[in-house]
Amino acid sequence: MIPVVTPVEMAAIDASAPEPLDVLIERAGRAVAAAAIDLLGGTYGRVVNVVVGKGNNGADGRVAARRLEARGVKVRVIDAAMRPPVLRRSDLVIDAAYGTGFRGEWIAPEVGDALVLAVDIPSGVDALTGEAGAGVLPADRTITFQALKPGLLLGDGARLAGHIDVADIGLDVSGASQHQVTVDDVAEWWPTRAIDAHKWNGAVKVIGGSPEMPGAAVLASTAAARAGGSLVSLSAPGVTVATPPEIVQRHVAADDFSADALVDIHRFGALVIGPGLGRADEVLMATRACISDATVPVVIDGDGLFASAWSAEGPAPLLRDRELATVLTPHDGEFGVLTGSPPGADRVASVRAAAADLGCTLLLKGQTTIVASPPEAEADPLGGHVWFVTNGDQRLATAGSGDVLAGMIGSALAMGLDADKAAAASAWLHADAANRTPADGLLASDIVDAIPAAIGAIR
Ligand SMILES: NC(=O)C1=CN([C@@H]2O[C@H](COP(=O)(O)OP(=O)(O)OC[C@H]3O[C@@H](n4cnc5c(N)ncnc54)[C@H](OP(=O)(O)O)[C@@H]3O)[C@@H](O)[C@H]2O)[C@H](O)CC1
Ligand SMILES: [K+]
Repeated sequence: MIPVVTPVEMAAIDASAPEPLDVLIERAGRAVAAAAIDLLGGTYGRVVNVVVGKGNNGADGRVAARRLEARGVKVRVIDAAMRPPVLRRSDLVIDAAYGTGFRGEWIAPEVGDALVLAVDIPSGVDALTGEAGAGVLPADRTITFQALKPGLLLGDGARLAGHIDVADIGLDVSGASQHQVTVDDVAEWWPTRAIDAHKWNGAVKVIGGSPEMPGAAVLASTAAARAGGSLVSLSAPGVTVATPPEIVQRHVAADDFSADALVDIHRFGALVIGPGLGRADEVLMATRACISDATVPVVIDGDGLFASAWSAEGPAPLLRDRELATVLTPHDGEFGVLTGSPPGADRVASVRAAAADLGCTLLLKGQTTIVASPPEAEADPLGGHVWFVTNGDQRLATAGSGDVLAGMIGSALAMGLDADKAAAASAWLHADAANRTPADGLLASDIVDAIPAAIGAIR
């Protein structure tokens, strides 16, 4: 896992570091110079423009400039405040105009075909939210210090940062409460079935589908099975859907189905509820009863999220009352249904606040998926852990993809993974499975088919 810290957190970490600031800046500048030489493939005859601002980001750039010059590189240092609209030709531009202290507007100069190395973050990107104006220079590489910043993983920032390296400048970020998920994390977390396991170890119950939307239930249940669910039982209210023979179907009525659907719920490791259920009043009512009565960890997706919020008091009373883990998997629109407003510019803060308010693990889908667990102590209202999952691309935005993810999380929960890791590891594997499919013409069922290969690759 790679720590992610906000600009405010980083300022506090800096302030409590034993080294004076100029030592940290010297280390940062040395790392920038090394990355520059790496990008240039040498020093002899190379020309580098370094754009420096008046803050510490600029100071990092000045150290790098000095070091590159000492190595024989021809270096031009350009004050950001007095930049010309177009820079003279160079092999590389080091963008050290502004870092975490940026506010407002920034129009970068034109740099021709030079490579661009951003110091800490591309200047003009908000290090907290990833928001950026149109004038930001896209980087080929960004070298950031000690920890990622949320703005490198979110929104425009993720697109503008290029390849990201994290340089160790000796700061202690062990207290970070946010991390980017890596393949090693998923390999460590994802459960392996015990040699003496039987089919009820890790069984998943799915309540989803409807006469109008049978496919969502098929995707969620087959994904649960492919992800490791030892036995998957599907109840699709009012309909029998066409599933592979390995999925056990337990027929339930189209309304008032909670008691029948949950009759043997204690035998399952987790419940996935919502995909394709529809929004008829009687379905919403029965869905709410299932959520409240399920004595196992629950993943709530799609129409299940709508059902959770379908009350004058909102979703909090129903969800907070649950004793076992609950994972909610909204996209932005469903997040708005759950909380009353879509995620704000600071998506992490929005997800954290909702997780705390609802007492649930919340997975907000997006270009970068954010998972936040509810705080453990009431005294620390935003204290839950946050995971960033960044390995997905536009392939995940295909119909039914969310149903697949919900099934996978159900499987991970049923195999005993903690809710936040179940959600984060499933999101990572879901993206990795999608990355194994063709870039065009992808069906959500292709993602299901690729799940075993994605899991095989982490073994
Ligand atoms: N622990 C670490 O990660 C370390 C990081 N380091 C580097 O330090 C920067 C952060 O430095 P800081 O001085 O806090 O901030 P910046 O350099 O990003 O910018 C602040 C100055 O820039 C001015 N500013 C901001 N926005 C604009 C703008 N749109 N136009 C003009 N000027 C702007 C700002 O002026 P104000 O008037 O707003 O105050 C500041 O003067 C971090 O990113 C790392 O690169 C160090 O290496 C130490 C360790
Ligand atoms: K910068």
